[in-house]
Amino acid sequence: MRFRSGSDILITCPRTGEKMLEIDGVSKRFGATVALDGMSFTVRPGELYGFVGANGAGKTTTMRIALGVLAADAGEVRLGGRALDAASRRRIGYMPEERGLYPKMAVGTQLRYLAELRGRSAADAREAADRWTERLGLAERRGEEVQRLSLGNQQRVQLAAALVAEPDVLVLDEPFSGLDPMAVDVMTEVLRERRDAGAPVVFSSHQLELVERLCDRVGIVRAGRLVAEGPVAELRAASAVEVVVDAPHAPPGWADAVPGVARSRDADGGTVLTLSDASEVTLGAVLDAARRSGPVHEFRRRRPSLAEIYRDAVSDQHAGAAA
Ligand SMILES: Nc1ncnc2c1ncn2[C@@H]1O[C@H](COP(=O)(O)OP(=O)(O)OP(=O)(O)O)[C@@H](O)[C@H]1O
Repeated sequence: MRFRSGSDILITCPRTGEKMLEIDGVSKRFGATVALDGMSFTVRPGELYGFVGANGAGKTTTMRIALGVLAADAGEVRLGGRALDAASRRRIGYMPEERGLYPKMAVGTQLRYLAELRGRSAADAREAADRWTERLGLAERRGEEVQRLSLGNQQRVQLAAALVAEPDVLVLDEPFSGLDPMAVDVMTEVLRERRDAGAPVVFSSHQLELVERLCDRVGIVRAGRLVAEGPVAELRAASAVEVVVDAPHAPPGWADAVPGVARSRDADGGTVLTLSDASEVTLGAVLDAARRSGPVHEFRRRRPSLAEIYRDAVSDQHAGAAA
């Protein structure tokens, strides 16, 4: 496999996977709670990977283990084919969910300090802190204590903190939560830029429309393991075809007896039918049934959105499903 880097040089990704971030069979318990149960996925160089799942599904635990903040009970995290160690972990830019900044330290001082802590020279640290604060709209705030900033601006500082040491990999825990639309745009732009420069970028989010728009691939987590994964377009293509029908006079359950209709629910200003057989015969039979009830204002074939695929994947019927 070959991957394109930002400088237009093609980097070969051998089996060992240069700069590839691999989470391989990671398990973790907290007492009786199984937080991770064989979590496995790979984020390739130049890929934006969306990590989604319900509250408590195991996203933060996975990221903490990748960063060495927590130890796994089993499994391994590798970067570029090698088990992560203290040195390679310093090459990961991490944005923790709990936002670990020093509240009383000034923004500029803090960013320089964090960059130096990760091995940058004083001059490099100053240059990077100035550049990222400028880029993230924080130049006026360099001298202010972090605790005096709004939450959204603290979050921008947290992103700057993940970036100042020019990391090879970005691991961001809910970077978009609580951001205003302008800040979402800046965050989006920066993540795309790092991806285009060849970095593996993984972030967790509950904002599924944003994940659908932004990510090259998505992993859906349920109870500590991956239950679905792939490019959103492929996940959608693999899902059952749906038909949205707006037939205002149709009685409840009007399509239930049509062969090829698996499920029906009210949504989108009409009835959404999930088809087990999306042939022209089924579509024709559905349209005929709708017409028999009166006027048909809309009849549209569609694939489910990521949000719908997600709901399906994390619902109880998939309990225990393997990735
Ligand atoms: N330090 C801890 N001690 C005990 N249990 C924990 C600890 N950290 C996480 N857990 C448990 O592990 C499970 C996974 O939690 P985790 O924070 O990884 O989920 P998450 O997917 O990040 O959730 P959210 O979307 O709410 O941030 C949960 O059941 C949680 O209660």
